[in-house]
Amino acid sequence: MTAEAWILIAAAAAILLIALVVGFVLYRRRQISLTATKAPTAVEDRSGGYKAGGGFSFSQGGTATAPRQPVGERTDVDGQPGVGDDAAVPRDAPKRGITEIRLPDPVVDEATPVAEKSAPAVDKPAPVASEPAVSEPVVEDRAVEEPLVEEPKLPTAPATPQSLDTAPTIDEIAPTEGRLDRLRGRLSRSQSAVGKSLLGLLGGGDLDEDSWEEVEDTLLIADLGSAVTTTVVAALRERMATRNVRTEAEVRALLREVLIEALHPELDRSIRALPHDDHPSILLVVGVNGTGKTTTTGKLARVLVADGRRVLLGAADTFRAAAADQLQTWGERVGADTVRGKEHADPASVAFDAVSKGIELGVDVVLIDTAGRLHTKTGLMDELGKVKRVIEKRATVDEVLLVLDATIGQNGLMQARVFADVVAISGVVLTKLDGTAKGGIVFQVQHELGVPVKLVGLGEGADDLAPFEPAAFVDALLG
Ligand SMILES: Nc1nc2c(ncn2[C@@H]2O[C@H](COP(=O)(O)OP(=O)(O)OP(=O)(O)O)[C@@H](O)[C@H]2O)c(=O)[nH]1
Repeated sequence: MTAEAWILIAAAAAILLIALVVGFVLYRRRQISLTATKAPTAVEDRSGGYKAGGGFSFSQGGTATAPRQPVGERTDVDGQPGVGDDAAVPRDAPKRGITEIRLPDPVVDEATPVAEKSAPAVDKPAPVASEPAVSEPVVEDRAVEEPLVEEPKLPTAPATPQSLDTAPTIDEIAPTEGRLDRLRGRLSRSQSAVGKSLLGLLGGGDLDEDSWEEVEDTLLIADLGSAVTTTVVAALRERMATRNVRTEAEVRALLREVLIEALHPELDRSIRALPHDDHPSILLVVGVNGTGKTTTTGKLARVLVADGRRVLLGAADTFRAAAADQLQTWGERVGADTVRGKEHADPASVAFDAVSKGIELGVDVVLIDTAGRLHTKTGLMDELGKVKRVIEKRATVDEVLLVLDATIGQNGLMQARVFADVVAISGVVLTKLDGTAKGGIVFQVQHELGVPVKLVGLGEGADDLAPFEPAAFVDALLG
């Protein structure tokens, strides 16, 4: 063989060797290999300061404006909104009254018993779960003709709230601090399946296209919705490649970071319930019936009373007399009065009377429970829009909380859109998160509505309401 031939062979071998090395390096970059030995990297706190187990945060309406997240692209536009009796919600399922709910054992101690620091002139007898007598409705059943309310005046037959004399039984309220921590177990049980399956997929090494599709499917099945899923998967792919994620702990930390980001921890989740200088804060609780509006209003009243606020309840859900009874019972158990009307009274009239009474009594907060049992979107528009307009003849509504049932998934979103079109929603309460493995709805609701989830319902118990904290929620999700 000639020298030239040898040179040619050597050159070919060199080129082959270089190609092999380059190919190997490129291959390695796309792989994730798990080596359990490396010490876990400290997780960067991207939670925006939300600490698991923090208490409820209250702010004053008009001063704290939640930055509105741009309303995301709507992912499912098929189907009609489920409102009223057309909704696919088991609205008429048997309901449990508060008196049938076993309350948590009284907490002796540390956190100051709430009734003590709250409503004045209310003694603190031992908790007794007896059905209180419900007095006759006190608000006249009169329709509010909007133009006539230009010069608002207090009702001639005063909407005397139920006297505290008739409500001698005041509950102990579980401390509001650390609620989510205490209730986190309920989330974990139902949610962690999703987190485990994601960690399994992402930590499984060789992530090819099929694996990424599986990650995507898992997120979709968990109800994150297609828009959020796309964002989450893109962020995971990009960061896994650029950060050379290798260990199981690194995969977990990255997933945690991306999911927390997708929950927009920077949103203001405080409840605008702090009183103004000359009038109470006004909160409107809206949503389809059966989602947990009355229960949430009652639970929120307890939290506010526990925070030392004087609360007045407005039972503007006049569709069902039992709803007003239920609300009044919640109120009586924490020493909050209730303004109510006759069955089928004009909800706007009751709401107006409640706000007027709240101003007159100088309470800190007026919580108004509304009806969601409406047959059509137009009916809902008319009624809720009117309630809000009429209230605003007396005072600005500080917070409109939309209550959504987490267990009904996409239907809840459709309802949410309808309500968002009718009233300017400032926060969402996601109830029944204890009863679903589809916690991903939290992501979708925020994305679609552009308003933060502020509170979550984690059970039927009187104190099973917690502030929503993205980091704590994701931790529960990841198990
Ligand atoms: N598991 C669970 N059940 C809840 C939660 N919140 C409410 N519920 C239950 O949901 C049912 C309906 O609650 P309500 O408060 O009556 O619902 P509503 O929206 O006021 O309904 P209407 O009065 O018919 O308008 C009740 O049995 C509540 O105990 C929650 O977070 N978890």
